[in-house]
Amino acid sequence: MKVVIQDDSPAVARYGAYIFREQLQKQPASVFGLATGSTPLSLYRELINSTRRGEISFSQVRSFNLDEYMDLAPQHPQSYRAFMDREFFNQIDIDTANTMVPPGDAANPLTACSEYENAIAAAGGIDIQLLGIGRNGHIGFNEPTSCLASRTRVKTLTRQTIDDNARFFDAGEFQPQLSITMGIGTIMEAKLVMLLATGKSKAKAIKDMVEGPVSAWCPASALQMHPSTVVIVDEEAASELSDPDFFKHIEQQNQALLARLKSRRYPS
Ligand SMILES: N[C@@H]1[C@@H](O)[C@H](O)[C@@H](COP(=O)(O)O)O[C@@H]1O
Repeated sequence: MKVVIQDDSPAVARYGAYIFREQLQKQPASVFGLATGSTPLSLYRELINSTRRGEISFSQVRSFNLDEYMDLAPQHPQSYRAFMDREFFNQIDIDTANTMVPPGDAANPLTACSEYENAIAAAGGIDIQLLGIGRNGHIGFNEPTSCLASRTRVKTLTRQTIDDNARFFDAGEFQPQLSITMGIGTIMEAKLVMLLATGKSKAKAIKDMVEGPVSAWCPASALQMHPSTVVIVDEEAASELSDPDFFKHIEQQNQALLARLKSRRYPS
């Protein structure tokens, strides 16, 4: 697990956007796994601006969102489909027919889950899976005690997650208690996993994910077993790590190595 510590949230977004841009320049028909929540918003803003400047294009991209509330119509402003359309898809040149979000209003959610898995496989798998993290260490809606090999399925939300997300719903309004989420096993098959976290409220989850035992009690800790995960955090989210300076040192070494490789002259 590569841990990159940046000064603040805008720097986290810039670092993440750089990796997405490189992937798109190398492979315009990439498959992206996307996330909702407030954390990825500034990354999306960076990518929208890059698209407007003509540096990248999403015209050949296919995307699969991590999760969706159950029992919310896609038109509901708090559905993750509506969030993605509003915050990202409507502002880039992606073909919306190529953007998949689990259908929270499916007549048969169980069939919908296996169809979602099949669609990811048919697309050739996910090149970059973007993740945020819940305060309890959840990824997608894989709450603590989730099976670390789970596939896309219906999950019950914990009280903490319901409370954390209550701010998006009006008082007295129906708030979903169930979700459809990619499983941890699904996420683990992405070629690259990029997890972003900012702010003090995520510090404990980041410590548990990076240092804790691999445990269903912190679902994100499964990423310790993923061969290519980059965790990009700000100073506050990194503040409970035992040795943040070591990660900063590694990053300096990596950047120096990259610069050396770029400046190297090869005989023609
Ligand atoms: N299902 C989403 C997660 O995918 C997200 O990572 C988490 C954290 O959201 P935020 O970035 O707003 O803290 O919220 C929700 O529960």
